[in-house]
Amino acid sequence: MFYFSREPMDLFSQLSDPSTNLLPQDGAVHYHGIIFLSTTADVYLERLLNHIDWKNDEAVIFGKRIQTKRKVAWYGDRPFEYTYSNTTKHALPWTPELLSLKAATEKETGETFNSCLLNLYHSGEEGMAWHSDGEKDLKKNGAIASLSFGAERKFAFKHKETKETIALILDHGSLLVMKGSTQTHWLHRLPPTKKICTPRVNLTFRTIVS
Ligand SMILES: O=C(O)CCC(=O)C(=O)O
Ligand SMILES: [Fe+2]
Repeated sequence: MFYFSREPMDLFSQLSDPSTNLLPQDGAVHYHGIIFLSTTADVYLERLLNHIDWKNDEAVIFGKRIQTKRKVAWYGDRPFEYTYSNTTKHALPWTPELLSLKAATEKETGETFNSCLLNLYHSGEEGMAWHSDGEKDLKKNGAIASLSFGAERKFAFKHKETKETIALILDHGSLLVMKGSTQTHWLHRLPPTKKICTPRVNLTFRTIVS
């Protein structure tokens, strides 16, 4: 027997409903919520912390090259080149953990991906400034699927013209999908916070065209 609930959804379940677009216009962001059991997510966090080839990221600020505390890694189907801040890196071959995370993400989203950028934030003091993922090698309007493990962090979007902002919390073991024209019209960031002192690992599965 089936029971169809007619209760109005509360704010939380609405936020975790993957069919809800969190953006009011000019793009689509869907929060699928937690897609891994917390014990499974704990295992992935531990494996990612210890088995990914983490490197310090570099940025050019006022013409000066600096190393960020945040660490990054870049994996893919082929040794795709990835260029930012005048540094070119080549994607490493998938690890078993990354392949199983990619499969789970593809199943949940119905999309396919050929590369993954990983970020390691050691504590809340590390974040990522406003930007959009508009690199020229990325498939135009392709979906970007973001998995989060570890500390729960706030994530925010800001419309480039209207300056409207939307924020949500990314849970341990959760999936967020950005698609359509999101990167053209919206910036996103991971704000730093002094309240969090445990690490977070983020994976963004992407499609590179070359
Ligand atoms: O850490 C996050 O949740 C976002 C990372 C991000 O925006 C990126 O890698 O482009
Ligand atoms: Fe991004």
